[in-house]
Amino acid sequence: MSVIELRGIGFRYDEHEVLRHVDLTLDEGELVLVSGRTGVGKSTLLGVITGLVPRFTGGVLSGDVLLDGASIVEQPPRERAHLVGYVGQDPLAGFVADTVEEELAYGMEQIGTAPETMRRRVEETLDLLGIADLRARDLRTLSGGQQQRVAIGSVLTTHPRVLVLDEPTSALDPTAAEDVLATITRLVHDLGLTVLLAEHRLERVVPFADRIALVAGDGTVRVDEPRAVLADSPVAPPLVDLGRLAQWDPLPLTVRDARRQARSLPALTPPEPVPAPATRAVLAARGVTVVHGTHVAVREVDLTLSEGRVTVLMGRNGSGKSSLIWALQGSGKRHSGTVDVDGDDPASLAPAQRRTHVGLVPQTAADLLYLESVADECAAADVGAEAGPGTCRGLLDRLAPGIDEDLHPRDLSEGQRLALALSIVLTARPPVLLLDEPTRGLDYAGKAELARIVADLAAEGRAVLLATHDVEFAAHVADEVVVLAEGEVVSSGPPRRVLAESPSFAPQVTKVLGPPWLVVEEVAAALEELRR
Ligand SMILES: Nc1ncnc2c1ncn2[C@@H]1O[C@H](COP(=O)(O)OP(=O)(O)OP(=O)(O)O)[C@@H](O)[C@H]1O
Ligand SMILES: Nc1ncnc2c1ncn2[C@@H]1O[C@H](COP(=O)(O)OP(=O)(O)OP(=O)(O)O)[C@@H](O)[C@H]1O
Repeated sequence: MSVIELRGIGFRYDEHEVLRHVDLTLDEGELVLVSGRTGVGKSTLLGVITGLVPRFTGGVLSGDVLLDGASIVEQPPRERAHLVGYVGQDPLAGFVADTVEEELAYGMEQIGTAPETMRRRVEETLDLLGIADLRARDLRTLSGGQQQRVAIGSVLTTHPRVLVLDEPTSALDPTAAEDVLATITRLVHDLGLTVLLAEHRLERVVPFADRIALVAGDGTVRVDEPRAVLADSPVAPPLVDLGRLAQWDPLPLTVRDARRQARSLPALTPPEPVPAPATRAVLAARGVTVVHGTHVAVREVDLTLSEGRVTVLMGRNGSGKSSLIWALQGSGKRHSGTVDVDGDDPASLAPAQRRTHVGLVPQTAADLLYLESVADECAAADVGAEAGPGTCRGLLDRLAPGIDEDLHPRDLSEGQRLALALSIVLTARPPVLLLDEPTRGLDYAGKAELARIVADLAAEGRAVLLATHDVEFAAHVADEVVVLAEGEVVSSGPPRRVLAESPSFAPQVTKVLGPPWLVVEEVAAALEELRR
């Protein structure tokens, strides 16, 4: 039975057509994954269902949206909210209460749920999402991943018919992502919940999807079984790339499928680990401890970042990655310990000077953007960094090509905004670059480009530290991986060892072929060698 039906949906901003002739039917109890390149209109498609588009975005919508057979296209988002639950890309922006418990109860209060029911559902949800110990916490003090879990919990409590999620796992660590998706899938199967979910990390979501809605560059949407769409989709997870490369039929969608098919591969020569040359240390941190209130977020961390090296910082949600990054940059709290960048402590420098020592791209990229247009931001970055005109724009065009320079940064898609923030920070060419979860909102091509930019920066002698939950990205860029747990370094070393030895951090190719394999490109090279 169809729950949501989109009929002939079109949407445009002036001359920019985002969606065109979209027909889409969502059945009861199915999970549909919305995929497509950065900025093609995935969030817009979700917004048409929640009603946020066009009400809060402007632009012109045509066509009809039906919920259980009745048109809701004229209905304001607030009136559909109890039936169509929505979690956006920036959970903090959607919060209305102060504490976790209040936030979980808020939606139910709005629809007049009985107090006993409310209490029961709050407890259930705290457990379901593993956030019971955070119940009394102020929402603003939660880590990015903790906020994302609360946001998902707060829409589940109202028991909506339809759940619309925009990149719900982008801030979650690999295990949390798996848990949250498994929880949602259970509701889909057991309660007939209908889920529409946009996500760039297909490796996380494809195994849970009943169908994929692929938004193409021309604004049309193709909906089909995952295997059919992935066979020639411009975005595909590493498993599918591996399957395409080895010409496996049917394409593997799970690690288990792929392992079975991998038995047919010829014997391949595994990649040779290249020992890293020792280089000069640019940033040295010793005994760094960060305390928030009574919570010790980072404990006695020693870390050295060297010229030409890319260090990837990983660890569960709340393990202290952001706290450490801000302490290294100098504007974050530091309870004790020392940080030295080429003889200076960044914490004692003025902000303008600090930027030329340490560049930081924060988890919420929008925090760096304050001007009226993309062109203004880029021009200011060039001037501020005494870089040639067009430097920032050049970097932006590599990461996310073709953005209209007159657009307000607020109107960029999430991935486009991140690309802009990165370009601004990179323009100042600091010797140390800190990136907090830099792949949110980027598609595979965007990530590959980011990986090339990071490699170029390292080749120029910069030291790069990036925190990420994206194991596939880490496998591509890391010279070294450092894992934090409860604020302490618990493991560090080359990615081939650290990623491969951990069940939660192993990339898909490692799971299929075993160590030392990390990425599809290595398999491609080995197959190529056999053919020669
Ligand atoms: N006010 C506006 N005027 C013109 N174009 C706009 C405006 N607001 C958004 N856009 C453009 O509409 C397109 C669709 O944006 P949307 O957020 O739906 O993309 P997305 O596929 O969700 O991207 P991402 O993967 O980065 O989240 C983008 O190219 C964006 O730049
Ligand atoms: N003001 C605060 N008061 C109390 N605890 C805080 C405060 N700020 C942060 N914390 C806690 O410190 C811990 C570390 O947070 P941090 O943001 O550094 O983690 P993270 O590893 O970056 O997490 P994520 O992967 O989810 O982004 C978390 O448990 C967080 O809840």
